Order: sequence, then structure tokens, then C-alpha cells
Amino acid sequence: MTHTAALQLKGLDKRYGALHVTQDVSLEVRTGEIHALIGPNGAGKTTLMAQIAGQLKPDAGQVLIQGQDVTHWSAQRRARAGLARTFQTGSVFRSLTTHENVAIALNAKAGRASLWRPFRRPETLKQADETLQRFGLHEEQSAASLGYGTLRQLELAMGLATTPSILLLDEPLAGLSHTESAQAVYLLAGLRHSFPMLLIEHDMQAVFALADRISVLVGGKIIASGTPDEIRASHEVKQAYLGDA
Ligand SMILES: Nc1ncnc2c1ncn2[C@@H]1O[C@H](COP(=O)(O)OP(=O)(O)OP(=O)(O)O)[C@@H](O)[C@H]1O
Repeated sequence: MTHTAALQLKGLDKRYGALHVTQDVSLEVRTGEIHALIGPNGAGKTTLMAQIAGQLKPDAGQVLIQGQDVTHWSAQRRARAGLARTFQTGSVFRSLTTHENVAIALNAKAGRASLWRPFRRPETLKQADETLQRFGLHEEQSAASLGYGTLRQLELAMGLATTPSILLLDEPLAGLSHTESAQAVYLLAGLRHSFPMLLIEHDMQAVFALADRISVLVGGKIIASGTPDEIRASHEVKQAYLGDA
């Protein structure tokens, strides 16, 4: 049976001068799965994410979202096609409320010319409210008053407000306390069948608990791709990366 992957990378290649930062990278995120991308510092995870999201142009290869070749599309057009990225820390507008922040994320997906002017529209705010309810953020609060854990939860809600066809999560657990991290893992696990996810995360315990499949990037190359058990058992992965973890 054929299936269309939520996200497919085919032979992506990128060089910075002599540095071959992405080398013939191919991988597939299937519908209903959390696919983790792990690798040591400097392996090229961030540059790969930027090529997927459309901020960085690969020298060769293709990016496909739901079977559609988006390699030459802008980041904005990819977002409209259903590619979402968790907003990095710092993207929350502290002067606005939780609901207004999610409303802006909704406007971004809709590709509205101004993110700002229509964001207080009642129907947009209602949709924002429904999203926040799902994340346990019931009450409308000023973003400036939020603690760190709740702020990260808001960022995730902003990423998911748009019901993406693929969600890129770039270190969603970074900086969270042990308890907050456990809550986030629980939340992500519950969302796996709603949104296929590509997860970059340094917390190996969380990665092995969450991922359906894992790809290991070392020196810009995928050296292994498989289930958590396969990756754990891989001699090559142990030697290159997990050996001391
Ligand atoms: N604009 C650039 N120009 C030149 N080299 C770059 C540029 N951006 C990144 N690099 C280099 O590319 C390599 C991969 O960097 P990247 O940030 O993608 O790694 P990473 O796997 O995300 O690392 P980390 O886990 O530490 O964030 C590094 O050697 C980095 O120095």
C-alpha cells in the first residue's frame, strides 16, 4: 500500500564554503508519528530545520509536504501549506494576552497581510480560546505574567493553533524544570495522532519515551534511522554518539 508521508526530505545537501553541513539527507515523517532527530552539537540539526521550514535554501535535494514539492516555496507559503514550527522562546508578545498571542499565530497561518490588525476579531479570539482550552490554559492572562513553563506551553499552543499537517519542534523541553518537562512529554505524547511531529531534543530520556522513530545526524549525515530499540542497539550510533550517554 502506498502512503503519503507528512514530510519527506530527499537528498538534501547544503554547504557553507568548505563545510558540508547537510549531506544527502533523506528522511520521512509519517502520519501519526513522532520522528526525532538527534545528534551531537554542531551535527547540523538547526540548519536542517531551517531548510525544512524554508528559511534556508538547500544546494540540492527536495522537501515535500504531504507529497507536494515545496523546495522552492517561501517559509510563509510552506506555513500556509500546513508546516508549523514551535515558536522559539522570545516570540511571545509579552504586552499581549495569551489569547491574543494565539490569535496572531492563527493569522500567520491564514496568511493575512497584517498579523496585527484583525487579531482581536471575535471569531479569531474564539478559535484561540478553543486552542488554549486544549492546553489547559483556560483563563485569559497577560503573557507578561506567565511563568517559564506556562510560557513554553503557550508557545506550543501557538505552534498547534493552526492544526498543522507537520509540526517541527526545536528543543521544546529546553530550560524546563523536571516537572514541567514531564508535563510537556505527556502533552506531546497525547498529541501524536493529531499532528505528525519532527522533534529535535537533547533530553534522550524524553526522546526515547516519545519517538516512534529516530534518525541520527552526525556531521551533517544521517547515520541511522529506526525505532528507538533499533537505534539503542545500533553499534554505529553507540560509537558515534550515544556511547557515553
Ligand atoms: N551561517 C553559517 N555559516 C557558516 N557555518 C554555519 C552557519 N550556520 C551554521 N554553521 C555551522 O554548521 C554546523 C552545523 O550547525 P547547526 O547549528 O545546524 O548544528 P546543530 O546540530 O543544530 O547544533 P546544536 O545542537 O549545538 O544546536 C556547525 O559547524 C555550525 O558552526
